[in-house]
Amino acid sequence: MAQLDISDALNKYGTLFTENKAASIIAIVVLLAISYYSLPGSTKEKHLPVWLPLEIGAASYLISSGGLGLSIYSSLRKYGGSLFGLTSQHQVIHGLPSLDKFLSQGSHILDGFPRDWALSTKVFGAHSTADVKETLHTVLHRMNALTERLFVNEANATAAVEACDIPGNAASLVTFSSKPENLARWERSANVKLIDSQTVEADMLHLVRDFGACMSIPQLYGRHFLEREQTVLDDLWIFDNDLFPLMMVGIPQWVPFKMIKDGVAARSRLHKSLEGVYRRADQYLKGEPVDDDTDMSDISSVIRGRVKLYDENGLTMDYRGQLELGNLWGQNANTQPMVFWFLLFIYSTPGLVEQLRKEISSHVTVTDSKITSFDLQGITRCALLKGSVYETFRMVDEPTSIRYVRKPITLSDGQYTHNLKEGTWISAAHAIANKDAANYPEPHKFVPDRFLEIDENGARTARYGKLRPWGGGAGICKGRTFAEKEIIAIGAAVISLWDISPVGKEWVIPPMRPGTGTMQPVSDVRVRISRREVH
Ligand code: HEM
Repeated sequence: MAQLDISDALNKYGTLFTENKAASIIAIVVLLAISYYSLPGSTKEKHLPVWLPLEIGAASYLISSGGLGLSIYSSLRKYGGSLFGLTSQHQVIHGLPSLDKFLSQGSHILDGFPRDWALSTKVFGAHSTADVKETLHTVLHRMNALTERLFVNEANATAAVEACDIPGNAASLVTFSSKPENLARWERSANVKLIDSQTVEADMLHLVRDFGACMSIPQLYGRHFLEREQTVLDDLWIFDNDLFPLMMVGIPQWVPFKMIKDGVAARSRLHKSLEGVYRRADQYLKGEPVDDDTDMSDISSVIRGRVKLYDENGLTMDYRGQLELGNLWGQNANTQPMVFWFLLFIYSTPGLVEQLRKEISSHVTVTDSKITSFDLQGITRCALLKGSVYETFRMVDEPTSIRYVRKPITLSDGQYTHNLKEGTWISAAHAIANKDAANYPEPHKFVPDRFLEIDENGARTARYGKLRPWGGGAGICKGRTFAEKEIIAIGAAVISLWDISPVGKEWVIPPMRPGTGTMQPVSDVRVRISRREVH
């Protein structure tokens, strides 16, 4: 099986992220500074400490790099075994054999709400008041249950992906339009250039992530939303790329950096757009005239359910818009960059596109450059395609399960027994294991069949094994079935219809930098796209 080696891409991102001593020293200094600022007492307010993401990053770096840096760090840490942290205030968990069981504790012991409230106010920009906090605490569990019912339940998630009409829309991935007003919505930010009647050049990340977002967003808010809110996609990515990481590490939003100013403005526009959805949904569900006669008949069960919950708790429209940003972001921020990486790995791994086209051929029919039949169930059973998605997760996903320890808990960890105190934090950094050569030989290579196994009937099948892209326990991702199917369906539709090649002689996988859950390319990838010749 052909493989793609991306160690260059990982290493090129500055010497800071290569295995060098300077980076280890910086990581240790960061951790020591954090341990100084996190002396007992400072986290008693149950608010997510601003240094926590930095500690996860620095600890993950040292654990992954090994060597002297890890030895020094290990000798300084508070506990041993699978727990990493210089104080008892926060432990980064890596390599705990019973992690799934540990994370499955109820929220009265391991609670995600303090993290969610911190994200809602500090990052998503909801005004912080005790009343709203109480309301969110009351309704969040039921709001997540609504999302889970639509996007994790197998039948509902399949129906939602089918409703995206990915095969139909993929025929217009690029439209060959010379007039900007005729471009598809997802082409508008992709800097498309018509080379000739057969070929278009485009920025792949921009094209693909907006394509994915245009498929999934209507499944939450209905078709009207993207039609009337023309800046939503750009604003979402400005918020995600620029503002989110800064707010996450506690940079105040009044700091006069352009990036922060623009990010806060984008976030405010998103709040207004989402507030508008709730206002119109409320009018529609109460049988009142809807603003601008907007057709709201296709808003999802998630929004319908949320309107009811918010009504019961008397939450104002502006708050509904502010709190909704987490939902819009959660649906798209990981999924759409993942679609980009998936397609990039597929097209750049020698011979893989051909193998995948063959694998899905009995489930997809292409006639006159259009998909005329698309058996989603069959496609999602294609082992190599699915395994390539899992391998993409392994390469670029950075999931972490962050929980507040609400009650003291004893944790068995091989020869160790740890007593975690109430009022402290734990973070299961699932991504560290993904680049560990003990789990995955040659971890910087994209190996499409890495997750393939032979099942009891002798058939090839893709299994997650140790991979945990969706986190774990009660707080596990509530959109996972939909996300996986959406990525697979976009991959299958695009490779069925399009040839994609790099501008320049060969594929170059761009250097990666940490994102808000999925690694981000440091630069976009310029590609040539032409219709696939089907014989
Ligand atoms: C490739 C795409 C995605 C990835 C990698 C991903 C990953 C994650 C991870 C790691 C968590 C935290 C889990 C934990 O704390 O243990 C999470 C939570 C969550 N995700 Fe996703 N996610 C994706 C797509 C989606 C989509 C499409 C939706 C909604 C439609 C969604 C909705 C949520 C929600 C609501 C939570 C919070 C769950 C809770 O606190 O109970 N996610 N996701």
